Amino acid sequence: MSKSDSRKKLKDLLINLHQGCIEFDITTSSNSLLSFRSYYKTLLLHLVDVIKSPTRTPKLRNRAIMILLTIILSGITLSTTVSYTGYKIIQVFKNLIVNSYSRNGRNGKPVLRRTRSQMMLDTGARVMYIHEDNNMNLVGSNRDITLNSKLGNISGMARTNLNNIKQSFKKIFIPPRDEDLFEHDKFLFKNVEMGKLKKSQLFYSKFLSQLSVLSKILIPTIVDKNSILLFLQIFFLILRTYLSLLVARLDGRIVRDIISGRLKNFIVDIGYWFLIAFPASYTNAAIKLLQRKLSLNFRVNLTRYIHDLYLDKKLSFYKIIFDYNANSSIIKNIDNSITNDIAKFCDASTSIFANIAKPVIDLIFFSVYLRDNIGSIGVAGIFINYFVTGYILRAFAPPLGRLASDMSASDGDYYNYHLNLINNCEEISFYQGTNVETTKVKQLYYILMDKMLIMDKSKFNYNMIEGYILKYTWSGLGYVFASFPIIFTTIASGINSEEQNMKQFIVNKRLMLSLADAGSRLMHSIKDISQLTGYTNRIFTLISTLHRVHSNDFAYGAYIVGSNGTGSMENLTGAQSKSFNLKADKVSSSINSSDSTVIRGTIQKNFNGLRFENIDVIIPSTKGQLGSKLIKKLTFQIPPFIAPISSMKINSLQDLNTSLSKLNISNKNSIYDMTLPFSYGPGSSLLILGPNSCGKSSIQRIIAEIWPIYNKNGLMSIPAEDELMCIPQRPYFSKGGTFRDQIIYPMGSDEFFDRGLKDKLLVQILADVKLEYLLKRDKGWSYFDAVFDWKDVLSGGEKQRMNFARILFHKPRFVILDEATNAISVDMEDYLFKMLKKYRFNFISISQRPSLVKYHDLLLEISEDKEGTWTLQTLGTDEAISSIDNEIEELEAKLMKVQVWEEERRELQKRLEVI
Ligand SMILES: Nc1ncnc2c1ncn2[C@@H]1O[C@H](COP(=O)(O)OP(=O)(O)OP(=O)(O)O)[C@@H](O)[C@H]1O
Repeated sequence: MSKSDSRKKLKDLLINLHQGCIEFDITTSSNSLLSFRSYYKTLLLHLVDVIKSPTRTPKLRNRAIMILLTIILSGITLSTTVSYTGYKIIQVFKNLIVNSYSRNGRNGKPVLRRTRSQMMLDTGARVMYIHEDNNMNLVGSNRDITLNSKLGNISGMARTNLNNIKQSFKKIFIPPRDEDLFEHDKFLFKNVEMGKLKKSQLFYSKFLSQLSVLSKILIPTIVDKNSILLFLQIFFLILRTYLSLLVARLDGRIVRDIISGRLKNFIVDIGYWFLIAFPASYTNAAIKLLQRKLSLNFRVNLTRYIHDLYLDKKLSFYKIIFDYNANSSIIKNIDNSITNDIAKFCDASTSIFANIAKPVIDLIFFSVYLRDNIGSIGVAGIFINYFVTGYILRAFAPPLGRLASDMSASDGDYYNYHLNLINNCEEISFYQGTNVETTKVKQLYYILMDKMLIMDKSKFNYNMIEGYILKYTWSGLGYVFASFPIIFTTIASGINSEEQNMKQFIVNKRLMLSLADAGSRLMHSIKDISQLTGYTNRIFTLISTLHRVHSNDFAYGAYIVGSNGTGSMENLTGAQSKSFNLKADKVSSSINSSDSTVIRGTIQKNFNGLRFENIDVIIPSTKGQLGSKLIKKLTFQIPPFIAPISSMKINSLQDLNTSLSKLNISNKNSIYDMTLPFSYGPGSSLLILGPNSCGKSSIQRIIAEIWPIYNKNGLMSIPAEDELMCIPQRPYFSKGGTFRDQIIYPMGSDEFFDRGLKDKLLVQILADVKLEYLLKRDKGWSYFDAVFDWKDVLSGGEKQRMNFARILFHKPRFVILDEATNAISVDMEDYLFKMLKKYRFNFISISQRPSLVKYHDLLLEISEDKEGTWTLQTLGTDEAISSIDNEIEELEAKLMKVQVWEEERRELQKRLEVI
């Protein structure tokens, strides 16, 4: 066959196909084919014309509708794919350019540039910049740091680089906290927890009530982007079902074309098949993407909500240990709950939506379509079959919710123990505690494995029954139902049209199978719902506990308070206290009704000093005010005489100049002159002495407001927040932070640079606390940017001197030091305390070493009798001198006995020699 012959044949085939299929003439007046451009335009116009025209046959109109829909859907698919690919290509080029700029340093290493990673807006909202390029991995790291606030310091070229870098950062807007919303939600959670919404026993479901409260966090408003995603998902689910319907019909037609040997129809139908594959595959991918995106959005919403409750000034992350739920696995492993449980809950809730919504949509569509083919009785039969199956499967469904919750708890225990091992590796190594730790880790691991196995075993029977019914029984019944209409029609009419029967059977069979698939997915989701119940309960308990702890009325887990408000309480018997956690739900009403009466002390803030008045130091417990009283009616004050003027604190050059000019002192030299006093005033000091566990650190806990004041007449007056600094007994070093971050803690590096502070200041502070040698270890000042596990790198004494560096950096007017120098040599201790005095800090030292008396003006001694009594004296007064005299006398008396003891020792040694 010549080339022109085959071309002519192809042309004829195309003309006939269009003519036969939709009566569309693709030739021009000169008998040549339409150009590619005008083909589409004329085809679309012709299709619209055919659809609109009432004179055409319904078959032709249906065909036109199908072709038009397929063209539109393919168009959408193609354009989205093209634009997405284009966007990705642009992104790749952009990243290449940025990387080439940012890697122009020596040896191709990224140039270090100090920048700002976040800022706070006036509204309380926060804008964060997260690096999008994985290679540079800047997220949350201060090492290679972020956008500079001081653009002025950077040369032209560097600025261009910075702008380029800026472009590769993703800007994230975090809305401000909504306190009213929290207040409102607090009651919602409380009501569900106490079952107040339980109006009718029949229709009440704990799971649904919990889910409905949580859904307000997941989708706050109807116009939220998550609800748009949800609607989009529903749209694509409907589209997928519609496309499946088209595919089923096409399938039947193709089989008929093959059997009856209609080549032309076969080619047309195969053409449709390939065309329809575009939107069908796009729809499937879109549903998956939307589901994932929705899950991530839910996770963001939940995590932000929990962070706002957990990490704020109310210190819920500390106080939560006192809540009566604190022993439940959810709170005990709160890190696991916040990270893993939330992710599992979000995945489970979005997949359950897709798993339920899709089969439901399928069921509706297919049954409407099938009703025409197999009649109402057939469809009713199918649904009766579903209900019976659902009932049987529910009866055999294992308690997956509880099992999933148990497994998650064991997972958390195992993970946490490993974390504990890493955090205390040095201590464990010293003790040679590997054996104990290995046993414990193995034990936790086997518990976890056991829980996983129980879960899988419990699914075994269920999976077997499920497989038998859903896979085999249903498809068998499907054949029966699909064949009914054909058999009956053939018997009734006596005509056996094989082609038509084949087409109808194929369509019915495919739809029946899809229906069976939809139904089985619906049945499978019984299992998923059961698992989701477990995760929902865990997340709900976590948030409602956080609400309770975050509340102003938080009673530190106090159990029962007398109705007269005096705080009397029936003693808990052993059995009662053991079952306390189990009964937590039941007793919550009595606690909540009297929350406000448990903690009745008063705190006065912004006081120009620090004052305790009649404060009982009580360990927070379920017994509330009747808990162990460590110190009774504690009263003291520093400075002893409080001036009415407001405090003055120096934070910057401007502050210092203003302060100095007020005092007529000129400061021409420098802000970094550390010899100048930070605070103006006498600089008073108090030493708290006492035996172990008498409650010394607890005084600091009350000052830091992490322990409550229970007694009604207790009054604490404290300075403004930024004028007070508490140094804990165990020094803390932030994880993954630079050396600079450790000195300036609790200030962040962003704020440090925002305020225009320089590393030069830190060098001077390090010199002041005699730690400047650390800088010489690495490459000088670059040590400020070094990231180590500082808790392990620094020695005990260095850690304590870092605490003094923090004090010098923040310059608070009042400092509370808890055993802050017990790892420091005596001469260094002397130096540091003299430094505190020189800079006129007001400080309270908690210690067991009477030798510190010489650095303090006041002495608070807690008695050894465990009765909680104390004495307060001014050092330097006759009383104090006589008390020191008494101590000297006691020591001299002991020295007198030395001769006797030495004699005894000699005697013992002699005896040993004889043996
Ligand atoms: N969270 C807590 N829950 C229960 N009891 C606590 C808690 N914190 C402290 N205690 C108890 O309170 C008592 C006083 O503790 P505190 O830390 O105030 O002692 P301290 O006087 O500072 O002792 P030391 O000199 O040994 O540090 C101790 O018996 C301790 O066990």
